[in-house]
Amino acid sequence: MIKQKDLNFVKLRNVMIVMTIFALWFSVFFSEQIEGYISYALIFSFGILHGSNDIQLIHINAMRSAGKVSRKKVFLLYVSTVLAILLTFSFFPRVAFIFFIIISGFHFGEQHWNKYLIKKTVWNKLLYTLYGLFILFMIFYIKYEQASQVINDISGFQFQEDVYLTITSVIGIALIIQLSFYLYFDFLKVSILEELFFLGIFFIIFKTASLLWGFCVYFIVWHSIPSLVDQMNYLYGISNKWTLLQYLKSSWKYWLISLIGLFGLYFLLKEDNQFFASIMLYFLAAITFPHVIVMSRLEK
Ligand SMILES: CC1=C(/C=C/C(C)=C/C=C/C(C)=C/C=O)C(C)(C)CCC1
Repeated sequence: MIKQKDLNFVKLRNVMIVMTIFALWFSVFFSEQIEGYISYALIFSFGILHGSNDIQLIHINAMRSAGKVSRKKVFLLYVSTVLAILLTFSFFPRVAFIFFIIISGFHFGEQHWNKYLIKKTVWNKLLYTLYGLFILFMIFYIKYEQASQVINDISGFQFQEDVYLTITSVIGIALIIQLSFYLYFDFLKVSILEELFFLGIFFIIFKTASLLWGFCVYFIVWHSIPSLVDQMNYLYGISNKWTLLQYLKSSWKYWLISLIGLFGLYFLLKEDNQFFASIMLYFLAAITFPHVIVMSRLEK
């Protein structure tokens, strides 16, 4: 029998597909500048929002496993982690960048595959990382001109286009090999053809749209929205209009503080960085590390 949870899941998937097709249509008709404004608006709203409840989630998680834990302690721990990451970026930009990309890959992959794997094995982490990295390197390769400038701005790395093509191909082959093993051993709950089809859609959108719009469609539609739904399920046992309201009530203050932090970072770093995107990435990196730890515990 089909469970209600699975039905909701299929519904969300369909909405995500419709949104992606709409975004594809949008990118054909509207200019890069308009795409840019809307992308930033979506990243600042949904994108940041999906990480705004992290302090709350760390607190609840700590209480569930260790009993009473002070909220102030959690807040201080979170803020010091964020500051430590920003400092690592300013002193060791290359090391920080490599970690950021690997952790982002893992995080994107975990969000996507976590519900689709039947067995928990240590190899799942590799699958998550390969999948997320494949998407990121696909963007870096397809949008080489712009992406390589931003990468150079934040890390100092300067690679030729071929390097990105080689890395994307190696990761893609490793991903196909691992997925074939999973298919053979019956570890997958989803159709592999459907998954390849989605990757094909991502390829088309990265190719058709601007760098920011392509990344935004993936980050918002395929990552932030399903992650928000997972978080609501964890916090309130269900995801609907009311729990969304509840979620907004408990996270809006953190969301506002994050936005103020982002603009603070902008005024601090605007002289040293060529692109606003670079500053946004420092900010995303700073909140990503604690976010990945929280979400990884939650997804389990
Ligand atoms: C470096 C770089 C990019 C990478 C972005 C990443 C890696 C974002 C990760 C965000 C996360 C993990 C958010 C948390 O939920 C872009 C914008 C694609 C293109 C320009 C250069």
